[in-house]
Amino acid sequence: MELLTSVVNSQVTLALLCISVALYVWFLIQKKFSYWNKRGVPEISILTCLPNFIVQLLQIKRFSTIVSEYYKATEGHSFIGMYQGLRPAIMLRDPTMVNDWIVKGFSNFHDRNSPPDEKARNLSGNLLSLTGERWHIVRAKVSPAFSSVKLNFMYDANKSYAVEARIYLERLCSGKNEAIVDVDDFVSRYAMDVIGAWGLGGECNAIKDPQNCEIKKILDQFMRSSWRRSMELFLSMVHPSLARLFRSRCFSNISNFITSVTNQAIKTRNENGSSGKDFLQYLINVCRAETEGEQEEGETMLNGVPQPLKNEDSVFTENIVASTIVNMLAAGLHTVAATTTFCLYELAYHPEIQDRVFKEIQTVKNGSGNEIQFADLKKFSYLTQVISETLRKHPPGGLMVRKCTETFNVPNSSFVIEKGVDLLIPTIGFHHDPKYFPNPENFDPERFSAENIDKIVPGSYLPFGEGPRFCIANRMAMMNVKDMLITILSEYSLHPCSKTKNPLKFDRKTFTLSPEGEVWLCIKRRI
Ligand code: HEM
Repeated sequence: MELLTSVVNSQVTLALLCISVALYVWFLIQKKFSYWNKRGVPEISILTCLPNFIVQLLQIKRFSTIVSEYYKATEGHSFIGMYQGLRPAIMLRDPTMVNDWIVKGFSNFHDRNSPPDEKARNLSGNLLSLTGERWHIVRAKVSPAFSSVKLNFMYDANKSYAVEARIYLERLCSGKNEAIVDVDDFVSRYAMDVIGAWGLGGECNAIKDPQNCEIKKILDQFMRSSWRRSMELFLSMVHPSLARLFRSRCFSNISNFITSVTNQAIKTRNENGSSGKDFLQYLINVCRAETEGEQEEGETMLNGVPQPLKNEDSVFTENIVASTIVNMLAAGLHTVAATTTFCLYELAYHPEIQDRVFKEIQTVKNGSGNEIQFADLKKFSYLTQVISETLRKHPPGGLMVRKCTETFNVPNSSFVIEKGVDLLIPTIGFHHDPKYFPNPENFDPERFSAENIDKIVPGSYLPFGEGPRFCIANRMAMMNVKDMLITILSEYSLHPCSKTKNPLKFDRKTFTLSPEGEVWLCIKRRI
């Protein structure tokens, strides 16, 4: 009897213990995830956010798709609280407020939400990730590399890759004047040659010899999600320093490869005394200027050649140079390639728009002695509309992120956004909202015609971001997309074929919006 009582007692004790633990955990969850409720901010509950976070970690959905779903479900609110993992985040739903928050309020939302790494290790020292004063200095030093003079140089250098691209397509079409092409593969190789020559100052041979183009393979890997990235994302929510350590261990192979490629390129330049006008040379010159400044204070040179600074307190360290190059290559390759691919895909399904683009190319060519120069690019007003509409329908950067770096008083309200809260701006949500872009699934370049462009609600069209952290290379990106489209469309027309996927599917694992798998189109030579 005594034994029975003791068993019952211990079971009751265990049950009470379990209930107490469960109640305590529930209390903690309530406390942690009533952040927005307590502040009177409408919210997407943790019961929705948590499963979506798991879906994101498991790479079942893109984060921009999840944010776009939140956007659609919260119509009528100017902003909405939510939880990104364990952290409170706020999504701005009213595009007319974008200017107040991230342009006028730049000091309040200065950084992106990558965990700050003061020492800028393992390729984190790039413009996308840098925070605070370091970002200001690097941005100011790198910006002149995108001046019109520099772009003109790049445009001229691109001509040889246009020749490569034409030869490649000609070979594919030989004998029958048409071919079925995976345009995504072709365009990304073309973009790799263009951006690689600019960033590393050498031939990447991605069109000619894709199997041996290691840098493209590495960049593709760098821009893809994986279980390691998911782990890093998870750790960044629970323990940012652990996330940094994990990142530096896991990505050391990519980091080492990129650093050795960039260092080799810099060494070759220094040894050969080359004075190219590409981005690599530009960065070498910036380093040199810094090193010479340091030398006055007693720094040494190696074999008479100024070395990138090694002191972590200086700005243009070797790491920053390698990080800047990889950042530019990665940001430039996938966005430019995807935009060009999306555009070709849309044109294949809109032959009337494609014809108008072709006529514009012919008109500009006729007026420029058959060779289009950099200065002629501004004459392509219709092509610009077509690219703008492509970026509206398929924005490679589907959302913008910022971190609240200084408490922000929401204008005309009593709400306050506290330091540390993540801010999400749902670019793809705005671009597909019929309130701002009627019939958003229609591909209609007329939205960007001279008559209509002023009707676009400010803040609702953000393909290159907004505020001081907007895309540093937006003009260069537009130039390269135009140039690649002109090269292809002046000699070929594009058509859907039996292998073309319709509708287009998007890759769930790439950081920027990219098509999933191959994008097969039929190209026909224009006689
Ligand atoms: C069609 C092509 C491109 C698109 C749609 C695009 C879009 C974007 C977007 C949305 C952002 C974030 C802006 C923000 O947060 O406000 C960004 C930032 C950036 N992009 Fe691009 N981009 C493109 C091409 C390029 C190219 C070609 C490069 C370099 C060669 C580049 C380099 C960068 C860098 C360095 C940043 C970070 C800027 C900073 O924080 O200071 N992008 N881009």
